[in-house]
This record gives sequence, C-alpha cells and structure tokens, in this order.
Amino acid sequence: SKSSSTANSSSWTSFLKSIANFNGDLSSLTAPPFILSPVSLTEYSQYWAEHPDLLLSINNAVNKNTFEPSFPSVVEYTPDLVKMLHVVRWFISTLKSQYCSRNESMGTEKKPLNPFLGELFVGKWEHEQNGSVTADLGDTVCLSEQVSHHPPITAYSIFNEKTNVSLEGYNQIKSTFSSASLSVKQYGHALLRCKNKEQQEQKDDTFLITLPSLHIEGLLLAAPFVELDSKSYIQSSSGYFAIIEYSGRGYFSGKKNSFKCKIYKSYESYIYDKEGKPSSSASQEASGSSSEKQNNKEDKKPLFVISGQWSGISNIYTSSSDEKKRKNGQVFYDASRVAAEHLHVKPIEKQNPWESRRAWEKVANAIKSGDYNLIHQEKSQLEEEQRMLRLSEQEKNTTWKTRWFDNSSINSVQNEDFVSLAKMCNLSVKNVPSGTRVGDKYDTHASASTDGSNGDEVVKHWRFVKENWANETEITL
Ligand SMILES: CCC(=O)OC[C@H](C)CC[C@H]1O[C@H]2C[C@H]3[C@@H]4CC=C5C[C@@H](O)CC[C@]5(C)[C@H]4CC[C@]3(C)[C@H]2[C@@H]1C
Repeated sequence: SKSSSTANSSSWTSFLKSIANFNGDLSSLTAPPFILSPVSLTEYSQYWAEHPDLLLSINNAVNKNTFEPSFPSVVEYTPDLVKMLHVVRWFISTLKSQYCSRNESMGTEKKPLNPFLGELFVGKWEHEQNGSVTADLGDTVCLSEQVSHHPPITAYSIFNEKTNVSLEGYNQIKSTFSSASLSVKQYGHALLRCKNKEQQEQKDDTFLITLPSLHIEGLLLAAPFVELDSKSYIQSSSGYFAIIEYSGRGYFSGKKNSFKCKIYKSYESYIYDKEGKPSSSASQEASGSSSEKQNNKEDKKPLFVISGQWSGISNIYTSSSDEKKRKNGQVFYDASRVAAEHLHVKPIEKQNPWESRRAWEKVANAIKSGDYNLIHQEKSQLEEEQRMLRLSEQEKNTTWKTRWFDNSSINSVQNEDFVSLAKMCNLSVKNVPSGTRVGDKYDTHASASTDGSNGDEVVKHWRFVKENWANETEITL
C-alpha cells in the first residue's frame, strides 16, 4: 500500500495546510486515507461500558458498607459513599477506551466516519453465568443513534435490567485549531441511574457526569493522540460531589493522561475548600454554633483524593496532604490490569440498513485497503443517498423523526433529574460546553433561555425514550 513515509508526509503536509483555514467543521477536512478510521462515531458510545463489571458494581456490590481499598480507621463508609466510590472508579475506567482505543488498535488517533442522520449502532455485553457469580447479570445493552447531522450529535443509552443500572447521554463537539493542536470542547453530559431493587419506594440514585475538553497532540508528527484537559464533575443525588482535573505531560505530574480527583461530601464542601469560606448559599444554613463551625472545618476537606494516570495506575488517599506526600495511599484503579471487554455486535448480514457497520461496510473496506479513489466513490454514494432523503423530506414538507431519543425541553419531566443535579453543583443547564458553571461567560452569553423569555428558543437536551425501544420492531440486538 502507499504507506511509504514520503507519500504520508506529502499528503500530510498538504492536509496540515488545509487545517490552517479550518472553519470548525471537521467533515470539511479531507484527511489523507492513512488517518481515516473505518469506525463511525456512533460506535464511540460503547466506550462508556467496556468494563461492564465496574458499571454494574455500582448497584450490585456484595457489601454495600465498604469499598476496597478501604481505610476503615479513617473513613465511615455509608451505602451512598460506597456507591459514589464505585461510580468514580467506573468513570475513570471508561477514559482509556474513550480516548486511547484507536491508538491501541490502529497505532494513532484516527478521524472517525461522520455518521449520517438516523445512523444506529446497537450491541450487548453478555454476562455469562460462571460458577462464582451467583446472580444472573443478564445482558448490558448499548443503543446509539445519530440524532443530528448538522451539527453531528450522538445520543446513547446503556442499561442492564437485572442490576437496574442505566446510563444515558449525548455528545456533540466544537473544535478549533490553536498552535498546531486541535482543541475540542465537548457538549452534552451523561446521566447514571440506579434503581433500589429492595426499597421500591426509595427514589433512584442518580449521578450527573460532565465531559472534559480535550486536544489532539502530535498532529505535526502525523501521530495524533488525545490529551484531556480542564475538568469534569460528578454530582450524586445523595449529595456527594467529585471534581476531576486533567493534565498532560509537563503539568503537575509530568506524565501524560494525568488526573487528580477530589471527592467531597457535597458541592458546598468543595466550594468551602476551594474558596476558604462557605459558599453564599451554604453560609446562611451554617451560621450556627461554634461546634457547627468546627463541623464545617471537617466538612470542607475532601473525603478522598485520587491521582495518577487514567490510562495507567491511580492511587487513593484520605487527604490532600497524604496525596501530596504520596503516603498512606492505596491503588485505586489500574487501567492496564484488566483488558477492555468489547460488546457483541451481530454479523453485518443480519444488520438493518440503518446500522452503522452495514451502512459503511464498503467505505470501511476501502479505507482498510487505503484505496483513496474507492473511499471517495463509496462515500459520495452514501452522501448522495442521504441528500435524496433530505430532498424528499423537503418535498413532502416532513422533518426527520428520531427513533429512540427525544430532544426534550429543559422544563419537561424528562429533564427533572438533570436540572436538580445541575442545581446541586451550580452547573448551567443550557447548551454550553459540558461542565460550564452558572454565570460563566458561555452560560450568560448562551442564546436559548430556560424559560423561553423574550421569544428565545427554549433549551433542549436529548433524552432516551424507553417506550420507543420497548416498541422497536425492526432493530434487534
Ligand atoms: C482535523 C481533522 C482530522 O482528521 O485530524 C485527524 C486527527 C485524527 C485528529 C482529529 C480527530 O481526532 C479524533 C478524536 C475524536 C474524539 C475521541 C473521543 C471522543 C469521546 C466520545 O465519548 C465522544 C466523541 C469524542 C470526543 C471524539 C470526537 C471526534 C474526535 C475529536 C476526532 C477528530 C476528528
């Protein structure tokens, strides 16, 4: 194949020139074949659960009153705290698949196929019953749908009926180029729900998870890879709050894919710790007797500090000082210890035309053979079919109807959990970069409003519609 370095470097340099006047729309860039991935972006939803055992452990931990590694003499473990620790460990376990899996399987980060409107990707992790595991864990299902093409938005729902754990969310990106690195802001968020099987009357435990921004390094060397930056947050309906700060080589630890996570009893504790005084809302309640103030002192410290590499080993400590001195820590997660578990996808011949691997089969094979002309020919064919679909919708004056997800108004019941969790940690509920705080510039400048005031369009978020999947007749797992 034309993989000689000169061919690569010449087409890559012309590609880099095309990046110079990048307009923000990644699909406008014709990247050379060697950087193209045969995998569509709708498939990236599976990266939320390639350690399904950690996802399910959130709601079916055998012992709900402790978490390994434990610090029994320092920490009083409650079921809510144990759940939060499982959620943080599961979240950290998703990052290597999300952001390194292409480097592992194809050598470098690649440009994914740009999904067409209505493209679907479905699969399942089948948890075979082995002797040791008593409970039947059934299957964990992954549903992914391209709910928008301009701009590209992928919505997903991952759930396991047996352990009553479900995750839903959506993802959109906005990218810019700065100093030869592609900066990417992620829009959207993930919502995790755990139903209490025992106490039916108890409300579900819910968690709001925001997405970090990232940048693509190594573009000049034609060896791109993702580095995470900024922060992401996890807010639990039980009050616990976690902040995860990311950094790459050259930052505090000097290693790539580094992070530091602090778990607090509440968002107020986090603000107290960060700003040295109770947040405005908290201080009214906290103006109590000195013992309460003393209590606040304790409250303002993080319960745990976890640091290391999300693509390698991370350690957990029970205080910032221990973490700084790297003492009394224990291994929290080791990303290289357990291989990712890939979900089962039915063979292409059994797939529906809307399913990603069937729809893109010819393009994917052309990419794998590095045949530029064939790639272009097959891609144009697919794009032409999409153009015809849009045209016929225009003629019939109909608009595309999404299949399993609904773009729900911020004030609708579907968004209740999201709004209440966002409120707990002062996060904007508008369509702004994930993790934007209320009052940040993106929040105040956002066009859509939350109440439709002065005629603005109302803020919407993509939500999974369970009934639509229950009534699904064409797509099978
Ligand atoms: C500049 C265009 C181009 O083709 O450059 C080629 C280079 C490979 C760099 C650009 C592409 O890099 C890819 C990395 C992709 C993100 C990886 C992981 C995730 C997490 C997932 O949960 C949601 C999607 C997201 C954010 C991917 C979005 C698309 C990214 C940035 C690809 C770039 C086109």
